[in-house]
Amino acid sequence: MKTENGVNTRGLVLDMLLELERGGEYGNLLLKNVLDKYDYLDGRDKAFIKRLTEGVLERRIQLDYVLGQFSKSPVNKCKPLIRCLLRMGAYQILFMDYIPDSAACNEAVKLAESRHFHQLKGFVNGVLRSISRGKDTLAWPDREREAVRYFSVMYSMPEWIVRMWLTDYGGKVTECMLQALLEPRPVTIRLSQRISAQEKEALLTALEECGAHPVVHPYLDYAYTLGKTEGIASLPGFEKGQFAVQDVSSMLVTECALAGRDSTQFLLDVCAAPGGKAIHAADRLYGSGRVQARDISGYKAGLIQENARRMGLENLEVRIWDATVPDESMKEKVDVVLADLPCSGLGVIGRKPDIKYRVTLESLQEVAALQRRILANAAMYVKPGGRLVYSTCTINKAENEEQAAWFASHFPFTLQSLNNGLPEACRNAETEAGMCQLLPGIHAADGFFIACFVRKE
Ligand SMILES: C[S@@+](CC[C@H](N)C(=O)[O-])C[C@H]1O[C@@H](n2cnc3c(N)ncnc32)[C@H](O)[C@@H]1O
Repeated sequence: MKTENGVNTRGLVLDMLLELERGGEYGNLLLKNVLDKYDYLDGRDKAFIKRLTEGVLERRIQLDYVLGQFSKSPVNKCKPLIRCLLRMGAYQILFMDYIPDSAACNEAVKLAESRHFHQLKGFVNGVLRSISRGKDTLAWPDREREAVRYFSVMYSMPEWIVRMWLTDYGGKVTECMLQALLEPRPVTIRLSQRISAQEKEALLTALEECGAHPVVHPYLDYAYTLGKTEGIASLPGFEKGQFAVQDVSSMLVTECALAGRDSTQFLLDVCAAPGGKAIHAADRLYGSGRVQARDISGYKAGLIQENARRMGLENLEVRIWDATVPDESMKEKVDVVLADLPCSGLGVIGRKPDIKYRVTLESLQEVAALQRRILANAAMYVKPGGRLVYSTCTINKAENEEQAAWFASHFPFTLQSLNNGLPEACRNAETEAGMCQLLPGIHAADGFFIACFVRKE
């Protein structure tokens, strides 16, 4: 069905899903580009495009399981276009109650035809109509007899990730995380700590008036969740640099990096783009300390620059530098090194669902090796008595607790309690010992890991 402007919304979703099948850009970026390009569409059409694209990505394993019950050919053996059309149709039938099943089927058939798959029209129609007829009596894996498969299908998570989490966290916590990763993630903003109390009040009133409904976050009094996820850049205060979009887990990393120190004159972030934590640190250190934000990517370094300029932070400088290359000029020069390193990203699957299909056990091992190379250099930059904070946005012991243990046993550092930098709700014996694993569904934040080390004198 076309919109008033002659745009076929399902056609746009199909093209994005095909692009993702080819392994191009991440879904969230692809979607953002398409929504920006078609910004003139009606709000309802844009919401449909977003939900259908995200929904198919979030539920792909479950959709394929259902399709497998009604199609003679396995979904992964179908032509990519047919596979994507079937997943889109099945998602609408199973999860979008306001779309009549007949519309989901008919539109899939029309798209198959218009994309030159006339001979498969009958197949698409047959499979989708059977799902529509059988959706209330679907057979699911048995929870008791095959727990891994059950969790994998019901929460659309690859079996190897489910198995790893069941081993590390047990059934109850794993199910909580799996559930939370399918729920809509709120947008959180961090108010600049340089705005006055009056400006803060005026900003919150203006955000409320334009429907963004800011609600203070339970963990930090300068963090607010918004009841709006689109058009953040056009909200009052954004252009003036009064706030930045950032998840609270990421804010906690900077809190831990700076907590309990009398002074921090120089903070170095070795993998800083797009700048969330480095910019937060510069905001905190404004007038007393400076930040150098490095990244390997010139394009991403530009993003840090752009964000820092918007926030008016002259105490932050940006450098393009490969963190695997040692920089002798930085040796023992830094009060606090932030090592927020590339990782598998399993803690932010709720925001970037395609991560779960891209990450493999092999890629975990590769990224863990890269983290060690970067940590070995980062260690060298810390002054005696200075601090190194290691963080990742993942939930995987090999990249988290095991890396922290490896670092403490190979370099002259000791783990230091994180409790000064964390809200009470996140403190436990592990955080007292210097490590914190935030888990979606358990904590009100994305999945994140933080470890804090002090360099021996
Ligand atoms: C997890 S992100 C950092 C997020 C950032 N700290 C923030 O708070 O916005 C990891 C970053 O590391 C960068 N990166 C990857 N390999 C790198 C390397 N060898 N040297 C420096 N930066 C690297 C990536 O470009 C990416 O921007």
